[in-house]
Amino acid sequence: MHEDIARENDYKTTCTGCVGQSGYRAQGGKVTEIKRTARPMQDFVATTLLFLIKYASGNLDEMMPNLPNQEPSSVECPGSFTCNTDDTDRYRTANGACNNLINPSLGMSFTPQARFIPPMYSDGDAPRDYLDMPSARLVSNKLFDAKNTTIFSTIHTVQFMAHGQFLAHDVAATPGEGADLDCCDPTNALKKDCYVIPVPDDDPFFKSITCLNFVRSSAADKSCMTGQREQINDVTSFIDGSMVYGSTEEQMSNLRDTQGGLLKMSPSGLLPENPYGECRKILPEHHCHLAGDSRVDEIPHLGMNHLLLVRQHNAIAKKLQEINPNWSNEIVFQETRKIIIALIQHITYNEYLPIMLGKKAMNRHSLRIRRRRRNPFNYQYDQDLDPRIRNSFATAALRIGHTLVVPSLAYLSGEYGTLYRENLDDNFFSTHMILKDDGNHTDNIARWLTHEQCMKADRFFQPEVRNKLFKMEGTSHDLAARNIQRGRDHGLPDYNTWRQFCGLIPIKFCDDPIVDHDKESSDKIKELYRHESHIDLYAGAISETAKEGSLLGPTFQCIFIRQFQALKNGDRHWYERRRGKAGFTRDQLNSIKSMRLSKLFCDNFNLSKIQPNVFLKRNKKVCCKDFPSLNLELWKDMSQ
Ligand code: HEM
Ligand SMILES: [Ca+2]
Repeated sequence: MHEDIARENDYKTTCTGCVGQSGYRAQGGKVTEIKRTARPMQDFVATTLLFLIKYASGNLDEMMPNLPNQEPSSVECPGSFTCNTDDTDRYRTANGACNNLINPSLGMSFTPQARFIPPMYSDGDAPRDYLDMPSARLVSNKLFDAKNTTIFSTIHTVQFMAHGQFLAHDVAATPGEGADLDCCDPTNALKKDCYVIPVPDDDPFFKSITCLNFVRSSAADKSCMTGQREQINDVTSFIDGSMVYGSTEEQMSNLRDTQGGLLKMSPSGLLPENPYGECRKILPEHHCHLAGDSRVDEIPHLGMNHLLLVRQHNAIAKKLQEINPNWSNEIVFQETRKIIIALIQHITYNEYLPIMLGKKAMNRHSLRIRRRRRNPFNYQYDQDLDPRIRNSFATAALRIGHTLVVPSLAYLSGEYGTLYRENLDDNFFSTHMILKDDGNHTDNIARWLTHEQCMKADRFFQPEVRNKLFKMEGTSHDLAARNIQRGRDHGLPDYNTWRQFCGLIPIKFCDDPIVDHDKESSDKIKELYRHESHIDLYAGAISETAKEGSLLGPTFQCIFIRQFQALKNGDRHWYERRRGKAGFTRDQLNSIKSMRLSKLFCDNFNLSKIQPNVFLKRNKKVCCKDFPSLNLELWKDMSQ
């Protein structure tokens, strides 16, 4: 299948004149061999286990010990503070504070996530779990098992999947305490944070284990809330490039170079080293990456997106400094950061969302980016709109991206032939494919990202994430089951309650098939759940038939629309705002709006041609030199 893809032939298009320029502890479960491990296996297991446990329970800040947390956990409950209204307000704060001037902590890092509808916990704040609800692993086996069928999307590229994860890490990071807790150890069974996933006796993959480790997400400090248990967001809710720049002042300053408004990079033009990072180092010369988000090394396609934006930041900063020699390090940095954030917002709303959500829904809900050259501004800022990430979005809807995850990664040659391929599960937390030969293969990975297809958006997960997630000696995890279990942990209301919230008819088991589902998924849902009111949001919504022109069924579409409206209309610094000196000029904004993600790939990797919309496979590739460039001369400061 992969070879077929690699052989697909738009690479044959000649492009004359194009110059390349631009926890479950091992209890005798199936032992999976890990190849290419230069370090002793014990080391590998120890580091991977630690990372896995922290990552899987969202305890990420600990993994950036060189990036001290500016905010102690008490900031979950922010006190009152004053916001600057002077000239410094033209730039976003690092932690997102003071975006909303009425309620300055809205969207700030280390504060509670918001909700569209109140949570439904079982008993006080215990997970939404009833006696006869199916195990999350059973739901995964029945509903999410691709059964060795590998159905690639015919339309979307791997980069479409990768952008989703990059975006997810801009807006959400849910932490968990007790991260190194082994809840499958019977002596820990009664610990309050433990909420293990039982493995069915006849499990087709986990043959000799009965439990998958799972630790609950941390609860926000209740003293600042009147309601029930809420989860925290460690990163800024806004689409503000926090995965590139960090979500606190300290993180940001640690990522910055001392001059020219630049971000730190390694001597060979890769992401800088994080000496405290906990990735797997397959070769002694390999290192972990330092980025604004500590999940950067979770999988190479993510690290590549970080690299792309850091390179782009430095390219813009150098040019701005050249054009404005009098600008200070700080001004060059902040002006560049503002442009990078604008590009991320523009790409997300102009290229990514129309595919995910569908153009019709974008139009109907005023989410479309308008291209009126004479007046490109957007006047929809609503200070009463809560910009925060909603629990249902991070814990369920945006995780639709997990079904797009591909089983392998590859290096593709300039002619788009496969040079080398590795399994996805050999790449969790490893930077080796990026760092190989001093980073000489990053262009080959960029070709893979932009040329090959991701999986079809359906309810099926590849075994690499459904059975072998974070595999290590004798044990691994199931991402689909974790999504289900996390929803219960967070007290996400059941699927029918969400349908009602969205104005949709609740499903009834007496209907055949149940509304908005095909016969097969309808049968599976009826088989799994005893009551209509038990269905997990993730299970019910992901198996819905997608709306025409969208990859989402009606329930996830409804959550996406509301979340992306909040992220746009609730963001005072949104890139299209007309805000005098604090915003962009009309010409600057038009130049930003002429940019596409493909152009960023062209400029920062050695590609000679690419599809105009890099998320779409069937878009014919065109020469990189034919894309418009960002006109940075428009940033020439006449007052200097
Ligand atoms: C190989 C690719 C990926 C891997 C290995 C991965 C893995 C994970 C893991 C382990 C979690 C935490 C699960 C839990 O315990 O609750 C998670 C959370 C999440 N993932 Fe992924 N993921 C991948 C790709 C994606 C993609 C493509 C998207 C979206 C398009 C996405 C969106 C999310 C979101 C929104 C969360 C919740 C973040 C939070 O609140 O902390 N992921 N992912
Ligand atoms: Ca953010």
